[in-house]
Amino acid sequence: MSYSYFSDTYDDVARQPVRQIGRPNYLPPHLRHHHFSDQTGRHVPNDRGGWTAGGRTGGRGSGRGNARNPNPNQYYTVSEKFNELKLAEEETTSTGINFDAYEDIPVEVTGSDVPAPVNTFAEIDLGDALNDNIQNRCKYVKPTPIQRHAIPVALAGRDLMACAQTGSGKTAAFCFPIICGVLKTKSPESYGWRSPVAYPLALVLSPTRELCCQIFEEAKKFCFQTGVKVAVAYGGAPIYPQLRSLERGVDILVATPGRLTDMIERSKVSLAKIKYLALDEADRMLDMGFEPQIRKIVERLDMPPCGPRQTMLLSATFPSEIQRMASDFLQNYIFLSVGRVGSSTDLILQKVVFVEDSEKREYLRNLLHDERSKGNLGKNALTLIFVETKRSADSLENWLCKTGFPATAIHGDKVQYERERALRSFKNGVTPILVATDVASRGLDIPRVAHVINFDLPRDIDSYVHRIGRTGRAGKSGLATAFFNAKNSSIGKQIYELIKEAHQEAPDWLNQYADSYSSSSGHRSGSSRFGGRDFRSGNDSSYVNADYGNDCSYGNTDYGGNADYGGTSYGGHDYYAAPPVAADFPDSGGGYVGGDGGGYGSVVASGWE
Ligand SMILES: Nc1ncnc2c1ncn2[C@@H]1O[C@H](COP(=O)(O)OP(=O)(O)OP(=O)(O)O)[C@@H](O)[C@H]1O
Repeated sequence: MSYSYFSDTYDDVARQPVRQIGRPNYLPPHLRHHHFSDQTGRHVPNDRGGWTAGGRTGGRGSGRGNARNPNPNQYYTVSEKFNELKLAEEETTSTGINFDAYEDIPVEVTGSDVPAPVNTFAEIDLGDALNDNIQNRCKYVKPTPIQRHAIPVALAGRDLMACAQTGSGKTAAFCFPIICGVLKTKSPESYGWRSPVAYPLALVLSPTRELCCQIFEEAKKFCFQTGVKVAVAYGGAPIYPQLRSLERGVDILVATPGRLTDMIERSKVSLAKIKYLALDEADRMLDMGFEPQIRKIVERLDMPPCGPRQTMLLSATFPSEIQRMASDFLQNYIFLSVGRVGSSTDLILQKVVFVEDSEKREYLRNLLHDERSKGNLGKNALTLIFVETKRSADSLENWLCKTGFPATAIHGDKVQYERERALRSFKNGVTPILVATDVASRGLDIPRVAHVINFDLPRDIDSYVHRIGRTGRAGKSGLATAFFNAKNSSIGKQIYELIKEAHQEAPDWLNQYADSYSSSSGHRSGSSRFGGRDFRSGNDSSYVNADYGNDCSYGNTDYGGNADYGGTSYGGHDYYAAPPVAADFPDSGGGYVGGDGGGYGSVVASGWE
């Protein structure tokens, strides 16, 4: 049975007979005896994208326009603009992709002796079993742009650093060559071996547990009946079942760094036979918080060095500082950048509205009501709301449920089973709203996410790109709404330029905001055209050049509070507790990480053509 919150009340939804493993449909404790009435007569967004509530029109900065906030909400309303989009109403299918647009996607390839791209899977020698899975299990008709370029590079045994749009099929781009390689490497005698120490041939590392599980599921699908064994190792879940599965033999191990290190230290896994190493979300894996763990795994344990080992690093964003660091793990590699944001985010309609912190909930309620009453996101659509802190995720979840919007939350303070339950409940539509910290910002491929709301904007543009990339995946359209106010000035310009690059309408006030911020803070305000560029720049670029991104900085992020990362769980403030560091426009110069004009030159690509 399928249903959506656009037609169901909370009670209706809670009564739906959805099967869940382990527990019946989740209802937060405080709501178990609560009856929700249909909320009618709510505030609705007005024509200016502001709102009318209880005799107030707009609020500070909401539609009035002033020096600090020049007519901020003259921009279109969600429904107006969203109706223009052809939305994915049904479950994502792999065939509904506009492949004709491929030829226009700018691609930069640098490095020596670059293997030629392919146009079809048939052109590549992937083997019968894998080809069969691609066609019949995955229903992939043609390779996506990143797959067209990356698969031949990887099959030629070359190291690879690849930057391609969110939702564009990077997982398959590194999995297919690994599976082929494993099939060629694996000795027939090793089939059916049981061993107390696992010797995988390939290692895929991912920054979050949820992404790790997702890659594992995808890889299993690709490996069906190929004889290639895939296993998973991630923290927060009991280790013994994972160890038992490793004992049965593993060719491809998909892992988070912490759990993997634990297993290596228990002498349950050896990396001595690794021939293929893939880092998904590589920029995240190599940024300041996680780099030491990765270096330990790759450089200081028993993993073979570059050369005997083939390494692939992939992400939608690749700051040049991170590229520089990543090059330590690579040898004579090929850099691939597929898709410039300038043309690629067309499928994600980006909207920015000016909302003060104190008005965000009211604005959100109006937005959700508007969408529910108009049904303009389509049937069974899911909404993902990003907030800054774990505390505000819980707080907003509770408030949404009380307000009549079935929601759940995911963040790093939840134990793993709660995280998985929240994700499941979101995916199957029991709670079609998920409130999340950045733990859900990267990699997660959830069909039917039609709307990503940045209730709290992140502090760096890369996070913004990954967050909005949870919608508009695999050729489908999506909507991204950002709640912007003075505290977000540091990324105003970058968001403005990102929207412009996508040939969409960006509100003028956003640019003015950003300009004022730059001049008051000394923030670098040069061009922030995004695209892919090898940091080794000037090399023999074989294809179309895209532009440099810049001005990216890193803020604190909740990537899950994984014990996997030694309990790393960042975050700043809860809007409903204490306000963030004063960064009042236009006097601000502080309060933002990296708001000093430093930060990384960013290479960003997002969305699909
Ligand atoms: N050749 C293909 N044809 C059709 N669909 C595809 C193809 N390759 C991948 N997909 C689908 O596209 C979706 C997105 O793929 P994937 O999750 O690998 O994206 P990604 O590039 O890793 O995104 P992100 O940057 O957000 O991690 C998945 O649902 C996947 O099944």
